[in-house]
Amino acid sequence: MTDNAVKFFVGNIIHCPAKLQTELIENGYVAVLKNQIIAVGDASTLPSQLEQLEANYKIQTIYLRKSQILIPGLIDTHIHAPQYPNAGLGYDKTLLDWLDCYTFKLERQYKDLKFAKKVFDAIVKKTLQHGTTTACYFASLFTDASLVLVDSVIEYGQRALVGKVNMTLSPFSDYVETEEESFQNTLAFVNNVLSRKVDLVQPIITPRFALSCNLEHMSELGTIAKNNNLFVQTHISENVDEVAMVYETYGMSYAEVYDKSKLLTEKTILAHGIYLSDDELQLIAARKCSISHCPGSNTCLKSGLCDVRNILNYNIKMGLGTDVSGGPSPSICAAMRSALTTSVHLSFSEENYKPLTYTDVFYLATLGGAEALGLDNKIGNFRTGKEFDALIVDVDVDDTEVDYLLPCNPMEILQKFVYCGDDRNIVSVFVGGKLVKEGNTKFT
Ligand SMILES: O=c1[nH]c(=O)c2nc[nH]c2[nH]1
Ligand SMILES: [Zn+2]
Repeated sequence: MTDNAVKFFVGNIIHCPAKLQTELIENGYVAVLKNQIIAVGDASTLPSQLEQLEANYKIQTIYLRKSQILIPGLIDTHIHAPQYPNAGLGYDKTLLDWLDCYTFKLERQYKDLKFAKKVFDAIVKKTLQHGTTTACYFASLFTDASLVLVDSVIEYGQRALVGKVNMTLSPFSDYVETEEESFQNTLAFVNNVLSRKVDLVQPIITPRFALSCNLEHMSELGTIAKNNNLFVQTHISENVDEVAMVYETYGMSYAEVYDKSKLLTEKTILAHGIYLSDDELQLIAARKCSISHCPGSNTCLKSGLCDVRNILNYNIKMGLGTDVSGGPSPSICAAMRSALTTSVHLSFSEENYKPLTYTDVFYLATLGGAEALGLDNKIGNFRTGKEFDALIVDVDVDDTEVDYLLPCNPMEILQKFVYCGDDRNIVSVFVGGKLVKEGNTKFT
């Protein structure tokens, strides 16, 4: 497509204009110039729109088929790129044993930068294939390998936050840093990423969790985040043994440990949060942090059932995470399904519990994720002025899970995609207006 052309996507459009709200723009359009959405509306007003623009711009019109919808790109708020080779493996253990027996052993291998490139290219391509237009990555303990992940996201055109992992406490003497190394290496990583001046990619400060860093170290990392205006990501309250060990180590709750380290700010993304007490949730809400819900991982590592409704009631920002390889699937569509399943299971044991709906998880996967990552001024829905991160979803594609036997209305198409779809139903993926995956969409 020509760069200075205005592209009109015409058809049925679904997005979330606000928290837990879904809007269908039936027979609508989204107009895109370069990376930006310049107009959204009803397709009946298209002739006058075109007339105004035709004098100055080339016009390209992409007509969606009846079996297609245009939706915002999916957002993965928590994923470990180096763990991808272990996806689907090691679920005979729970979190702490899983880390020692499988995860650290794999993560140690990323001193080998050729191996790093192979895995990171694979995970970036795979997540884009599944419609993840933005990913918030835990990269490697090793700075050079973390920069290889930055290379991969830039090469394939994904929007991403990438964090060099920090840990000074580990069972492996060759897989750990001193506090000084961690501080210096993190600074070097941050400066390298910032110096590239790539709009789509930003560094994020990444203390692994409260059992792999001490208070002073976490405070130092918090200072790097503050001085450079960066986001922070870490894990919280994922597993009962982990929560008990944090209390034993610090003599305070998990959230208090992070608060004491000055890590709880409106730029903090906390993964899991299954066992947070009411006091902790109040603290997290007061600090305006976000929580990444990782239902696939919570099930496979047998961590527990996270009550999303309860967390949302505290007005805490929330998105979805695949948490590969705690979770087996790199797909946020699979995470939406898993969030629905978890919520239904919770409803079996709680009276009057209203399980999440397919539109609720669609919100978490799109605008919710953008809010959690502080990117809702740029992406998450189709507001004029935002960047165009979008997917064309089609439920009538040959050789997929979905046989399109009866016509569906647009909301049913979304519902079918959430419950039955996969990457084969995502025929086009756009990041910042650029086509990064092309299926069988016709461009006219
Ligand atoms: O799901 C998880 N994955 C990890 O890699 C990790 N590290 C600490 N806590 C963790 N939880
Ligand atoms: Zn994780």
